[in-house]
Parts: sequence; C-alpha cells; structure tokens
Amino acid sequence: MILDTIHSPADVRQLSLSELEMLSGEIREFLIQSVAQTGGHLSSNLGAVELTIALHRVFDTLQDPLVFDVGHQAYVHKLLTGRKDQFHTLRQWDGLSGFPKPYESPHDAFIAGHASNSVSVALGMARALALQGKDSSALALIGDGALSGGLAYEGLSDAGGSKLPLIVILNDNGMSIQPNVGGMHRHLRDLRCQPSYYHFKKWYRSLFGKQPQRNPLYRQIHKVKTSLKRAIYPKSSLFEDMGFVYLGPVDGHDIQQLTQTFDWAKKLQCPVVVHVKTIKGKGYRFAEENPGKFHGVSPFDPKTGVTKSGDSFSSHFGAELVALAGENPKLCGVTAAMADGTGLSPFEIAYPERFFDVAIAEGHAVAMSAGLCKTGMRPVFAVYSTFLQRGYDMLFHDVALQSLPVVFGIDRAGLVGADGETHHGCLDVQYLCQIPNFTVLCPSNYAEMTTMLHWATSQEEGPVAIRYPRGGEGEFIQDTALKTTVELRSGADVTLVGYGMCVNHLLEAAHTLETLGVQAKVVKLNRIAPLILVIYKKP
Ligand SMILES: Cc1ncc(C[n+]2csc(CCOP(=O)(O)OP(=O)(O)O)c2C)c(N)n1
Ligand SMILES: CC(=O)[C@@H](O)[C@H](O)COP(=O)(O)O
Ligand SMILES: [Mg+2]
Repeated sequence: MILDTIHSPADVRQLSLSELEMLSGEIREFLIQSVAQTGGHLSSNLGAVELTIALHRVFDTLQDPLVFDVGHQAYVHKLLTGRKDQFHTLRQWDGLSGFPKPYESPHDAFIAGHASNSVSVALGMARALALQGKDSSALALIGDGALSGGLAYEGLSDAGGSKLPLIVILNDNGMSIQPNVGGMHRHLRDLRCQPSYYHFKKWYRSLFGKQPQRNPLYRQIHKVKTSLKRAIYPKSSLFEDMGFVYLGPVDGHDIQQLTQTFDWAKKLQCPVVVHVKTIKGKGYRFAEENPGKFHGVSPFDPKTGVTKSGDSFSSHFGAELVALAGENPKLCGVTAAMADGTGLSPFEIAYPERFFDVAIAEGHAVAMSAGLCKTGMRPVFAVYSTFLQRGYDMLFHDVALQSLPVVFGIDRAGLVGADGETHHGCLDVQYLCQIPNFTVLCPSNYAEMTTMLHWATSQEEGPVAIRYPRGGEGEFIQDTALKTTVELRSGADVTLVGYGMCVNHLLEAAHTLETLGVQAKVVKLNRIAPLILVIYKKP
C-alpha cells in the first residue's frame, strides 16, 4: 500500500499523479474502515482527500501554517503527517484527537473545534510572519458551512485589505451538517456555476509565463480586463469586492487542477480565495447519499452503513417541542445549523413555517430569537452549551436586560466525551447563572425535562435555560421538576448536593456511604439560578 509508505508530506511530494490518485483511494478505504470502528467525522474527510493531498504538494505546513476551520476535516492531514498508526485510538482517552492539536504534531498550526475563526487566526499568523521577515503563506481551510458564521466575515474584511499572502481555501460542498442555508450559500451557488471564467483566466495568465504579475504588459491588460469584466458582468464575487483575488471554482477531486491553482495562489503573494467544489462523503455510497448521518457518526457496519442509535435527551426535547407547538401556535423552533444534533429535525418537518435554521450563527440566533419574542412569538433556541458561548453578549444585551421569555434548550451540557475539550459544555453554568433575570433549570431525566419545558414555554417572566447532557437518562427517573429543590434522601452525617444527571452519582455515593455507617442526605437542585437555598439551618 502506498499509504503505508507515507510518513510525512515529503513522501507525498515524491509521488506521481497516478500514484497520488491511488493514494486517494487507499486513504478513503482506510478512513471508512477505521472510523467504522471508532466513530468520527467521516463525510467531511472523505470529501477533502484530494484537497489535502494537493495542499501538501504545494505548501510546507511546517513553514506555511495551515489553520483548519472547525478541524473535523483534519483526518487526511493527520494521515499524511505521520499519525496513521494512531488512528485506532481516535477520539479516545490518551488517543489521537479528532481535531488538530499542536501538541500532537508541529504540522497542526492551531487548535480548532468551534467554527468560523480560521481566517482571523491565519491573518494573525500572516501578520506575525511578515513582521518576522518570513515569506511564508498563511492558509485558512474553511467550509461553506463555517463561512456562515459572522466571525468569518470580520476576518475576511480585515484580511481583504491586508495585502498579505493569506490564502483562504473555501471547501464548498453545499453542506453544513445538513444542506447549507442562507444568502451566502446562494452567492456561492452562483459562483459555482461559472467555471468557464476560471478556465479563461487560467489560459490568459499562462500566456505571460510563470509570474505574470511581474510583467508590465500583463498588469496593463489585467486592468483593461477587469474594467471590461465589470462593464459586461457587473456581478463580482463578494471576495473580490473585499480585496481578495478569487480563483475558482476548482474541481476539488482533481489533484492536478488543485495543485496548479494552489501554486498560482502561492505565487500571487496577496490575499487569495481559492473556491474548491467538493462532494461531502465522496467515495462511500452511504455517506454520499446521507452526508448528515456520516458527518459525526458513531461506530457503524462499513458494509451496510448501519449505526446503532438510542433515545436521548435531545430526541425527547425535539419530540416534546413538536407536541407543545401543536397546542401553542406562537411557539417557534430555532437552531444554528444543528437541527439533527439538537433533536429539532422533526419540528422542521411538522412546522416548517415556525422553524428557523439560521446557519452557524449562534449570536445571531440569540438576537433573532429576542426579536421574535419581543414581537409576540415564543422562540425555543436549542443549542449545544459550548456553541452558545458565541452568543454570550446577546444573552445579556438582547434577551436578559428586557427579561424576554426566550427559552433555551442547552444541549450537550457537561462533558461530551469523544470531541474533547473544545466541545465540553463546562462553562454554561457559570456564564448563565451570572446573567441577571435568567432562570436555569437542570432536569435529571426526560420526565423532568418535559415538565420544565412546559413551564418555561408558558411563563412570561423572563428567559429560561434548561440544561441537559449528551446521551440518555440514568436510573433516577422520578419527576420532581415542580419543586425548586428536593430532598431525595435523608441523613444526618453529611449532605450531598447536586443537579442534573449528577444526582445518579450522589444517590450511589450515599448508598456506598451507608454501607460504611455514614448517613448522607441527598439534595437535588432543579433550579440553579436564581439560587435560593438553605442547606444548613442553625439549631
Ligand atoms: C460555533 C460552532 N457552531 C456549530 C458547530 C457544529 N458544526 C461542526 S461542523 C459543522 C458544519 C460545518 O460545515 P462546513 O464548514 O461546510 O464543513 P463540512 O462539514 O461541510 O466539511 C457544524 C454546524 C461548530 N463546530 N462550531
Ligand atoms: C465538529 C462538530 O462540532 C460537530 O460535528 C460535533 O462533533 C457534533 O457533536 P455530536 O456528535 O455530539 O452531535
Ligand atoms: Mg460544507
């Protein structure tokens, strides 16, 4: 196998085009078999095989920092940078991370996990490299989904005027986790339709040798061509308007074309956007047919594509929201590109006119929900705890200061497991409980979550967040939700206090303590903000 001979990108650069095409096939087969065992982000990586190979042919990622956006598509990069033998440990404790980690390899320029920051980070790197007198390029690899986040536009706007050798590689597969949405998505679709212009541009540049921009005649003709283009075809790409040279669309599964375009982008020594078209899930039938299912997939049977799936807090939340929306015509469901993960997909089917997928734009989702609420609707924004961090100021400014009764389903609260530290929902307790007027509820099981959701969507007092973890409920399934705090067990020696799924551990601990002769009281908090609780009374 060629893949077995690849220990670093230098090995990739030794291969002929036909060998690289064979390598692409081997990488795909390896990823399918390996992710089938461990679970992981399959579709995006299958789509980025040729793209990653071509990047490593043209750039040296030890000198030219490659910043991944989200980073879920870095598996091929990991394979080409000497980490193949660790793939069986993917996403496990002490194993290979599912995201770029500089501690794993000097080829991983930066951490990633949350979307839309790559252009900003790469621009910072380009500025640092320029200040240090280095002539490397900084690279940002961003998907069309991640491009929907507002932070990406702040980065592009700053970078477009920088004149620095910053290359934004836009991996456009038309998909976020589900099909991409929004105005930028439509703009990209229009750009996608004009490959003939790209081919003309490539041809006419080739007439002036390897570095056409150094040729005064080329520069003169280029000015005339640009004015003509503007006159005949006034619609330019947003990227050109922002100050980038736009190259594309390029076939993202054609190594030769990708290599030539990256070479060209490198020589330009200015801000460039390379627009690459790829197919999410490419080369694995089940993933091409259902890229969303194989976006972040649990272990599966590679022959049939069948995964195991159980019920979860998310699926119960979604089902309950559908039921509530049947009774309450004001209720709206809001997601930031996570309809499947948060269990809101059935809501989209049942009430499409009251369902809003705003793309990867959590801050916008919070402010937009505030607008919905102020104007008489009852929005429920279901969002992963870690991603709501992006909307912190809007929680305070747009929702809490006016005590708007927006409801937040805080999914993936607590540790999430395989995705690791970028995705743990460890901060929402701190950041929600300090916002004035916020009520924060912590169900320990599905029944409590249902009761809390009913209450939250029917009250008018202010914002309510209901936080629940990834996965399903534990042994404690009693519904105590209507009380603020509940004594689950009495005991005079020690008091154990907790909330959410943690009460299962507290009850277990109390039981163990009893066998040691210690009587433990267990107090469960259903509401952690505002917190009015008397645990200790003076005799
Ligand atoms: C701030 C933030 N919100 C949501 C997510 C969840 N998420 C991870 S990947 C993804 C879709 C990204 O789409 P795209 O960038 O086009 O990459 P593709 O998967 O299509 O390769 C989403 C919504 C995230 N990582 N970060
Ligand atoms: C890369 C990313 O941010 C998402 O794909 C995330 O990994 C989904 O997590 P769940 O598997 O918990 O839905
Ligand atoms: Mg995409």
